[in-house]
Amino acid sequence: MANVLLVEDEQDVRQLLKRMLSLEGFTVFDAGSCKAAFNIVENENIDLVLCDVKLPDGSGVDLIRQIKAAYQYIEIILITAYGNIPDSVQAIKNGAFDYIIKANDNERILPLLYRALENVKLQKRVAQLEKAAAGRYANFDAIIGHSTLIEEAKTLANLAAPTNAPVLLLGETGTGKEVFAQAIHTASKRNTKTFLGLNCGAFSKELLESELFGHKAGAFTSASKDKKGLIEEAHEGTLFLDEIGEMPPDLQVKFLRVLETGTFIKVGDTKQIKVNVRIIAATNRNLQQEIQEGKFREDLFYRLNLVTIHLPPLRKRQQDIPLLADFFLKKLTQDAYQHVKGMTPAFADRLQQNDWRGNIRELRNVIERSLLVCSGSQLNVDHLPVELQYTSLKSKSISAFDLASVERLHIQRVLQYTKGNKAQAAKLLNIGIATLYRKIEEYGIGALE
Ligand SMILES: Nc1ncnc2c1ncn2[C@@H]1O[C@H](COP(=O)(O)OP(=O)(O)OP(=O)(O)O)[C@@H](O)[C@H]1O
Repeated sequence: MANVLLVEDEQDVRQLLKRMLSLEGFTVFDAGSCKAAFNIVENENIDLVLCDVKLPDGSGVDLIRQIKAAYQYIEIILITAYGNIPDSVQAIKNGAFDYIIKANDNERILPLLYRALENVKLQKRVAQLEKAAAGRYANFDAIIGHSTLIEEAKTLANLAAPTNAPVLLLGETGTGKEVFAQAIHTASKRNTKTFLGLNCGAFSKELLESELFGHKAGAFTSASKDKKGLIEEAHEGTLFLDEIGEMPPDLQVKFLRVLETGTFIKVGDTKQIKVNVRIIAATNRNLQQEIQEGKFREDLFYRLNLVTIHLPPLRKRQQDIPLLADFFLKKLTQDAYQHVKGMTPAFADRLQQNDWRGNIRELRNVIERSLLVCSGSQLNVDHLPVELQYTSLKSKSISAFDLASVERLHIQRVLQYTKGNKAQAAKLLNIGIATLYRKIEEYGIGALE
């Protein structure tokens, strides 16, 4: 339901309107001054503002201009006093949707509000289409990497893109599943239509059902109006369902029907709706195992995995790490950190040695964190988060129980503590500096630059 902001300094008028709008099912915010109103607009996702003219700290007519300049999709309706023509005219010039006359136009308020909200929705839809048409979604050229595994994934995704077949993207978190989904949409004939994404793991069962399929008014207590679900919103476009493995089993049945017949029924409705939507699903779970455990339906799996694309974890495409690091460095230094021009080979080398459980997302974060502490023109090992400054024990396949590995780990920790200062580390370890050097070499402990 829409978020409406009420700007009115007269308490009783404000309470009356607030009650009326709340009963309609809107989420109502209220403010008694221009300043408080603008603050709410900045912090909440407001769709519509109902605004009085005379406010203690300024004029509602000016507030309209201020809001419209910053948030073009918000519609504003001015509440004026009877006979206040100049303010009404100026309000429209400032971008108001319309005006109503206080106390005289009560029966006009709701129809006007619904019209304005329809406008908000339309404008947002147009913006979304323009965004799609302008190619703002990722495309295959934007997918960085030349390793065999990523090239294979790109080739398969490119082949699947122009078809209407569902695609299943499998990969760990941060491997680029959403980027691939967007690129497939961009390379398909649907690219001027909507691309919508939903994370199935982010909702309770009831909410997910209503998000996906929509509901009829009265379907449950808070359903005061009919609502379209994303499946319907994405008609003729692409719907990307992330974390599909998290979809509860009874929704899986309902969703399977969409894939099989292109039809579904809204929550609380009996009427069947037909849609033409391309489904791209993704998961980091092992769906075959989930099937064996009875958590994922086998029939849905076979419908979804017509085209299955495996997105490799970053540690399996080490050669792409410097490319990606360079890409993020260039991107992040466009607007900030402009003094940083590159990275040292040792920095790139250390990135390649990490195992990147968070994959590309983690790599990007590490580059950003390193930029934050870099005052020179090159990123070097010192700028890395401390846990990345030393080569990990994991990569050297030494048992965690043998004495040598315990000693190695201890030396690493002390060096981290002294920020690479070897003289200080030797002192703390109670050994000579020459011994420390020997052990660093023996254990292959990466030194700070
Ligand atoms: N090949 C790539 N080239 C450039 N940037 C990429 C690439 N793949 C992913 N990214 C970037 O990495 C980040 C993570 O990608 P994305 O959100 O697509 O991963 P995901 O697999 O969907 O993650 P999750 O499973 O956690 O939702 C994003 O910032 C994305 O822009």
